[in-house]
Amino acid sequence: MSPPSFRARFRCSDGCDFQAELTEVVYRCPRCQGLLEVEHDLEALAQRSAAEWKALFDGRFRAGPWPLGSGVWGKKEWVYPQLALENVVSMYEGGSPLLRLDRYAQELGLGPDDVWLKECGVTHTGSFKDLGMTVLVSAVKEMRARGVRVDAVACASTGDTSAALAAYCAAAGIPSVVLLPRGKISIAQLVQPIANGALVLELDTDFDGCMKVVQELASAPGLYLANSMNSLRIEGQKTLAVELAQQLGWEVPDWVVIPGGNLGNASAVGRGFLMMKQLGLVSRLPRLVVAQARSANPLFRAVAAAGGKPTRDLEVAPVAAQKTLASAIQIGAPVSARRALRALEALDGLVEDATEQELSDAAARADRAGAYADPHTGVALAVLEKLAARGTIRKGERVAVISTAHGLKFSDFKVGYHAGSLPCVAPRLVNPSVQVAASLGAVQDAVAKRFGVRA
Ligand SMILES: Cc1ncc(COP(=O)(O)O)c(C=O)c1O
Ligand SMILES: N[C@@H](CCOP(=O)(O)O)C(=O)O
Repeated sequence: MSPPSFRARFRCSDGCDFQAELTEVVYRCPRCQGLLEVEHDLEALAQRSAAEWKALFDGRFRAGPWPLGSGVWGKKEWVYPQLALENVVSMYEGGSPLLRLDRYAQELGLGPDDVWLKECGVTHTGSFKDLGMTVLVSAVKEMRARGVRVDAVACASTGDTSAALAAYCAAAGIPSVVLLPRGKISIAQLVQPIANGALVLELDTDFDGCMKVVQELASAPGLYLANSMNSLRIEGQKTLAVELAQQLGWEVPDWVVIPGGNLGNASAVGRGFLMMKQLGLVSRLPRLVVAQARSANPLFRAVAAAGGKPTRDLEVAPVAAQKTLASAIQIGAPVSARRALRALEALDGLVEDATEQELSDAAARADRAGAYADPHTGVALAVLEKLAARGTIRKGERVAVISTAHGLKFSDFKVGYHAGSLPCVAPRLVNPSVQVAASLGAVQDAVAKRFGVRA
């Protein structure tokens, strides 16, 4: 018997029967304007048993021949099966650490095995966006190889999507254009696409304003849209869920807590768990929690107004997103709200928000237990702390918190916290450095003052 051939295509995710090839330049259903999703041939995929899929994925994980050692491309059959291997643009993404935060869990009254931090920021450009961007830029390379016109790839960004787009395009030799809200992203994020040779455009607006312009820009031929409203991105980010289960020995956590902005990632994680369940790799689903910054919380507001239960038919009214330390999720009109609501409904989800004070202290608390949390991960941690304090998340339940970016991209946040200079934050866990004279005695005094022992 010949091996099963796997294929995927675009399909309207809002229920009409529109379909398209993955090499077509299309982002929305032309009939109903709903976003598309990548539809896999599950019947063909099911011809391999769950045990065979697990063995294949485990065999490739961080070890397979290039590019199959990548956390994304090791699962190629579930991502973009028919893509030619020579068109894969990989930076060995995925395979990010899963930390067990024992001391942090204890502080929350949870058990030592209960809180795990999936460090998606420990990757080439420092955020989870690499997982999706490798797929999108590889798809563009394939399109160009087949003669489809793509002159450049463009995105609107709060700093992480732009960094990933610029790096992957630079690796592939494809021009990139990034639209950034001027003055609203960290210096580290701003310099990333500059260094990688993208055309960096700083617009005098917020992310939602940039998103509007880039959609108009990409409606003309030649410029391909790289934001997560393009469902190719979701296919790569979906592997986060598969990798998480894989790292837990193909077990599913009880809860997954994830920061939400444009809401592509929550949708992707939901998709990953559902696909694993459909193909029998796991026997149950985790509960999904989307965590938003209170300053930019349109999903939280919509769900709270509906009594707290997210359902797919809820309308998420856009808000004017206010300034937040979690600058990458300062988003008021999330493009993937409908997709995220579908994932939340399927995974018995919850939506919570966190203030600037809460997100800052939660990040600092996790840091004291060995993490180095960026402010967005701080939002997810703060929400975990609330749910644990309320008894919604209980001791003995395993929680995976998705850390979405590297803390080093947000040094101003860390410095400001420990200097006590962050707006609207009275830090509870400051640890300022101590300036001492360059003498043994002065150093011994400082050690004795802190630890009560004299060296
Ligand atoms: C660091 C970071 N965390 C979380 C998010 C939220 O992801 P999403 O927009 O997919 O909801 C983003 C981007 O929005 C981000 O850059
Ligand atoms: N945080 C994101 C904003 C949205 O990006 P998306 O393309 O993932 O929807 C960023 O870094 O730009």
